[in-house]
Amino acid sequence: MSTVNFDSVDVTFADGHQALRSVSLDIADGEFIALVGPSGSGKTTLLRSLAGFISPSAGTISIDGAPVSAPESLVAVEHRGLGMVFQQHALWPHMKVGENIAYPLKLAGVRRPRRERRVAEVLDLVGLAGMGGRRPDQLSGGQRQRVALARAIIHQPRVLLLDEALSALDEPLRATLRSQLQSMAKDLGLTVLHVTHDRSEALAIADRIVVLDQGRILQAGRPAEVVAQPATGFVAQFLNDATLLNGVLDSHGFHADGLPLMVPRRNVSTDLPEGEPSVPGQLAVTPNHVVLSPVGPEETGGADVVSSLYGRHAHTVELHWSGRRMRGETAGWQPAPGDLVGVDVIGGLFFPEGPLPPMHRPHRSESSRPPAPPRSARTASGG
Ligand SMILES: Nc1ncnc2c1ncn2[C@@H]1O[C@H](COP(=O)(O)OP(=O)(O)OP(=O)(O)O)[C@@H](O)[C@H]1O
Repeated sequence: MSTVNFDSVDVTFADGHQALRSVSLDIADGEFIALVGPSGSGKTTLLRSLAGFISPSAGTISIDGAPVSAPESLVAVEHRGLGMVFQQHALWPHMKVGENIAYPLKLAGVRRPRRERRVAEVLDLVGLAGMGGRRPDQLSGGQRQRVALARAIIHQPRVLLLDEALSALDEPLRATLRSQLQSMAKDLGLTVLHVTHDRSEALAIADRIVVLDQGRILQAGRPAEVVAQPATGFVAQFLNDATLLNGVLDSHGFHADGLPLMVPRRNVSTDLPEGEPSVPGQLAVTPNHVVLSPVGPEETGGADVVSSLYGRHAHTVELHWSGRRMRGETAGWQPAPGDLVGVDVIGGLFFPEGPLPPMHRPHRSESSRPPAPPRSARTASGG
């Protein structure tokens, strides 16, 4: 229902810790954003800054073009028009479900008949029709989380903020709520910021993924984009379980330091032009780039299998190879921990040491802006 803009936002806590560093991000009206990153990367700080619980030390946060956090002005939490759901569904235990959900409307002075109508509507929307008379302790964990969601959307928020809102739920309920949340957000045209530890959930549910590390945005892009074109080796490692190998890329291919490995140039994905002299950097090798083969008892070399996990489509195998940990996949056969296996690396994404000149990476540098709307949406808003 609204646009959100972060413009060069810094957050430094009282103890001097800088949790956000020059964060700039434009979120389109009705966009579903998933914020991912390792623990301590600043996801919750970003969300809480937008909510108004944390004041940035520099930069501006705007909703619908109007600053809500700026050096000279700060809009109070309750006047930002946001809906929030956290991991722990903080429902008032002494209030019935309907009263819990209606509370924001009661605070806003909405009269009882209208409140009751709206409660019935949102209960229906979250799949809890008719449950308004129950107490929270008569509900399951998933139902309580739906109540929290209903309460967050009853006052038609401008932006919905979700902080690990599904994390306490077990599968398959979590998967169900995930898809309901996505379709509800689209039906209502909600702008959503969803913090999650779950990479698959982020990729499945969001229009755009924002990857944070150490308070900086490393990449923001559509799910297929961040998976196929990670901006840095770290993003490839975080989203795709890639192994990062140090080495040098030349006209023949990538030569890994300290490993009997050369990946031919044609199988190395890079923004560097052909004919560049030897360039030091890292090759991000995803598990599907690692081909494993059984090794006979009389053979030597290869890698030790550290763990081997069954998968429906492919088994995930952790390896120890010449002093490095690496992850690969097998299909059709599954090695056991302690086995020796042959390793072939058939490709990877190359990241040169140091920053690349922008002309070498056009699709990776403009990712903090929302993608253009699809043709149908442009026609609708234009006409
Ligand atoms: N009030 C505070 N004072 C000082 N440092 C803080 C404060 N709140 C958070 N931090 C620090 O700021 C950094 C970012 O914290 P934040 O909670 O945003 O990370 P996160 O990405 O949400 O982590 P997690 O995934 O573990 O929830 C962390 O290093 C954290 O320790």
